[in-house]
Amino acid sequence: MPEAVLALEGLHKRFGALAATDDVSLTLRPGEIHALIGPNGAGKSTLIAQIAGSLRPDAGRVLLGGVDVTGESVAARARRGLGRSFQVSSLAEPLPAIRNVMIAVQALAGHSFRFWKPVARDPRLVEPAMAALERMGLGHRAATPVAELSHGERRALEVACALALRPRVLLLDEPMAGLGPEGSAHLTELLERLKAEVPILLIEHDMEAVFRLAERISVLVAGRIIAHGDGDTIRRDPQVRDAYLGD
Ligand SMILES: Nc1ncnc2c1ncn2[C@@H]1O[C@H](COP(=O)(O)OP(=O)(O)OP(=O)(O)O)[C@@H](O)[C@H]1O
Repeated sequence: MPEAVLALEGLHKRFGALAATDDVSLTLRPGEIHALIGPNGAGKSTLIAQIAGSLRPDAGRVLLGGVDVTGESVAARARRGLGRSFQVSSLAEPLPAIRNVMIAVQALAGHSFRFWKPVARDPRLVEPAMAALERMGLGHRAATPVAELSHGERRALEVACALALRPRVLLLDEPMAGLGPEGSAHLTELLERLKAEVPILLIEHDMEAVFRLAERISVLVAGRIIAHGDGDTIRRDPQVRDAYLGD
C-alpha cells in the first residue's frame, strides 16, 4: 500500500467541556479522494483548521508526506504542499480570472518577482496560471472578470488558485456548496480527473458527488469518526443512516 500523503493520528481538540475533535485518525493516499462527511456541528471545520495549521490540537499529530507538521504554521504547511480551497470565496471580483490565479502563483514564488517586469505579462506567472485554469476547464474564461463568472465557474476558479501552488495534497471544503445539479455534476467530473494528479480530502454535503468521487469515506459525528469505508459500506452502515444519511 502506498505511503499516505496526509495522515492524522489521534487528534484531540476540546473547547471547554466540548470534545470538538475526539481521537480522529485518517489517511489520504496518492490517487484517491477521501471524503469526510457528517452533520452540521460534527467538527469538520475544527478538523480542517488543525490540518491547515490555524488551530493546534491538544493531542495527536498531523503528518504531511511522512513529516510531522503539527507544530508548523499555516504558511509552512502550504510551502510543504498543502493546498486548500475555502468555504467562503476569497476571489478578487473585479480582476480577470487569470489574475486571481497569478496572485496565487506569485504568493508561492515570493520575492523573486520584484522589479523584474510588469507582473501582468510575466510568463513565469502567466504560464502556470493558464495551466491551472485549463485543468479546471476555465481556459476560455481567463480574461473574464470574476464578477461575470457563474457560481460554478467561481468554485472551479478557487480550485485552480489552489492548484497553481502545485500542492501535493488538496483540502476542499464544500466545493459543491450552492451549485445546482448541473454545476455539481460538472465540478464532480473535473475533480474526478484531478485526483490522479493530486489526492483530495473532500469535505462535502452533496452525497451524490461524494459517492461518485470518493474511494473512501469517513463519517464524523460529534467529533468522532463513527464509520469508515467505501461508498457501499457507508451506505449500508446502520449507524451512519441513523446519524446522517437517513433512509
Ligand atoms: N472556537 C470555538 N469555541 C468553542 N466552540 C467551538 C469553537 N469552534 C467550534 N466550536 C464547536 O465545536 C463543534 C464543532 O464545530 P465545527 O464548526 O467544527 O463543526 P462542522 O462540522 O464544521 O459544522 P458545519 O458543517 O455546520 O460547518 C460545534 O459544537 C461548535 O459549536
